[in-house]
Amino acid sequence: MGSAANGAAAAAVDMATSTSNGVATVDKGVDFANYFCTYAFLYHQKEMLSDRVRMDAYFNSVFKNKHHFIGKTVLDVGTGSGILAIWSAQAGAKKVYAVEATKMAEHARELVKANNLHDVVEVIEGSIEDITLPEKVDVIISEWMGYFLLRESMFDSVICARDRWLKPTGVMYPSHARMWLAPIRSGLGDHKMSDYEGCMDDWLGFVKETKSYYGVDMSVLTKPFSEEQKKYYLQNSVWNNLHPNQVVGTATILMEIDCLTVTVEDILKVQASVSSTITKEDTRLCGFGGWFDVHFNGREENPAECEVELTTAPSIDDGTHWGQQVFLLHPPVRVNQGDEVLVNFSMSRSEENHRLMKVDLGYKLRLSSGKMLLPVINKFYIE
Ligand SMILES: C[S@@+](CC[C@H](N)C(=O)[O-])C[C@H]1O[C@@H](n2cnc3c(N)ncnc32)[C@H](O)[C@@H]1O
Repeated sequence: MGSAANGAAAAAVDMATSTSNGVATVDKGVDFANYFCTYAFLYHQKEMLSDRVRMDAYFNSVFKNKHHFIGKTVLDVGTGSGILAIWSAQAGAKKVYAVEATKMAEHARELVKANNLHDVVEVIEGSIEDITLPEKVDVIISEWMGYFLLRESMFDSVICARDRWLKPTGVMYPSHARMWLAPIRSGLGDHKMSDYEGCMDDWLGFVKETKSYYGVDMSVLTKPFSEEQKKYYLQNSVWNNLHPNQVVGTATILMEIDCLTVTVEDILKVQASVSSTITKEDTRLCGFGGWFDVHFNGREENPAECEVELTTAPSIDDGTHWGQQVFLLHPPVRVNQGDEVLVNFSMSRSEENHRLMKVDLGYKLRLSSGKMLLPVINKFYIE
């Protein structure tokens, strides 16, 4: 998933969602206008196709595990440009159903034809939830991951496809996923705070001018304006490609997913209590960095010959378009090697838009001296 899709989803503030049994029922018209629209553009597909880490991982997962594809039927959920369907066919699949909700399906069809694979790959334009296939499949392949894995909630659609169309012996590509969190240092928080303060200074000047030029006292709106701006500058998680040096403590796993068995219910909420040990001498704890990895391991009865990992962890030169999500603390705190950070993490979907997330992140510090500092609780939004 690329950043443009994230912007589009963020704009969808009035997404009509209602909830039944904790699972959101979505107004498809609104969802289509807000979420899918960017995927219909080639520039956006190109962004994903240019992510070498992503491309190499999927390419290797298919071509180093041809035994999963030769003579098999494959379903590509959200085929986009058609790339994963094309690779599946090139690896020897006898039939590939390539399903795409947007008009990108037309480009995918052209691409398939231009690569002489139209006898194998059938591009179907429609939502995976609505379409019908003539048979069950041996493999489901999909690139469904959003920021911090679950943003965009596209995995719901893959689970729906799996439950409807995967044979009992079938294999998921990817097969597993994990979410990670680690304490970090960063200058971003200082910038965000100074942007917020600048914005409030500007507001106070505006209030003064409006009173003196136009005779209306706007000061009653100072508090709501400040809350609005605080949310924007200080509570939104920030996209960043962190350098590994910025990770100042041990990374911990928040959630592990087996793509073959997980349910939508299981991923509605990510809740974990984890502890991380500070590994750097006298540094600032400025926040937490969140990222994910996915694995292509096949399944126990039909394992991958070559297991492949796609990681979005902080890296010196192998950044991905997903980067990491950074949750900044205001103010940062001084920490030392051996201190322990005890984190209570909870992430669920925004009520207004099931594709966006809200996070409660509470932490307390146990210093290496044994002293315990007061807990701090923060709210964040992944928009
Ligand atoms: C992250 S892109 C991946 C595109 C392509 N598979 C690739 O790897 O380059 C996800 C694609 O899935 C499509 N998509 C998302 N949800 C879908 C659904 N429920 N039914 C069909 N297509 C969907 C989007 O329109 C988008 O083109």
